[in-house]
Amino acid sequence: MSTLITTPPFADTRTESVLRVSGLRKSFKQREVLRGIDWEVPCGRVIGLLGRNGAGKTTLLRCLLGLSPIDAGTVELFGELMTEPGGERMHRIGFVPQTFDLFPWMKVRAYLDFTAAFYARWNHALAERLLGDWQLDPKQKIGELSQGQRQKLAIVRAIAPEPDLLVLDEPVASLDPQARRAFMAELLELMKAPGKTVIFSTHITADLERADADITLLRDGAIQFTRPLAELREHLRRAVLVRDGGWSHAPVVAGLLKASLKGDEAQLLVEDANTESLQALATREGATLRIEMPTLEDLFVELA
Ligand SMILES: Nc1ncnc2c1ncn2[C@@H]1O[C@H](COP(=O)(O)OP(=O)(O)OP(=O)(O)O)[C@@H](O)[C@H]1O
Repeated sequence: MSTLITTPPFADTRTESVLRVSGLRKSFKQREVLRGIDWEVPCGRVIGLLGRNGAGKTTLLRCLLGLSPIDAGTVELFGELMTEPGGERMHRIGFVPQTFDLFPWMKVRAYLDFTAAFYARWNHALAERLLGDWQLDPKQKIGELSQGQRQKLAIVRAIAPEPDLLVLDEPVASLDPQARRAFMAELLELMKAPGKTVIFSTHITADLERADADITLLRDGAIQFTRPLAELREHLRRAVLVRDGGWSHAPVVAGLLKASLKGDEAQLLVEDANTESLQALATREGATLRIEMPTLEDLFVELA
């Protein structure tokens, strides 16, 4: 049984890469979290980074941005190695960390003005509009903001420089549903400008569906695949075989990625399912066949 979906080469129109990672390794003490990451992110896409708790998403994002030292491998951003001095490159990157605990004594607007001074580009009108839309009081101290309000501020700070690459580590974890939708709408608006790329880690698969993201799965310290959501939808099916008496072992069919046995049902996640072979398998096994289209959440549960 295949446990890994191979990454197809991207089409010619998408070969320009924002990010190229090769053989990236990272350990904490004796524990190797990233075990040779090879990853290429094409320009102009929204990438959803998925992986279970502790899979290493935060670690990977921090390593990519030079916020955490790496043990081996290379990271290239905008065509330049991260080891090269990169003042200008950093102007093109926006980052929303998982938690934002900086400058509790500063007031919201003062913090944004202070941060703006570090960037070559800063869209003051956009920052003001977002403060209003997201009901952030410019005069409130950061230390007095709720977790969700802090996350909103971190997003404003990351978006205002109109970065070419926006990296967000679980940006919506503390946001209420309205704020999440508003944030996703801003993200998609930002993406309308040519050449913008977004990488965000999340557990909320519905947001990735809304953004029509490319899905990257991090598991066992490696990138298992990066594929457009539409392509996953087109190629992956769940075949459910049902028979009285259940299953002692999982049936096997071409393209099988994962099988799980639950009572009378054998659930097979299959790539490029051939309906005839599945039907023949069901007949051979004395089972009825149902073919379903898995949701992204189903896929995550099955593959992560
Ligand atoms: N500074 C650190 N020191 C030691 N271990 C660390 C450190 N940072 C992360 N780890 C470990 O590395 C592993 C990956 O953590 P990481 O935060 O990158 O996972 P994640 O995929 O972002 O998880 P989650 O979805 O829960 O946010 C975990 O086992 C974690 O305990």
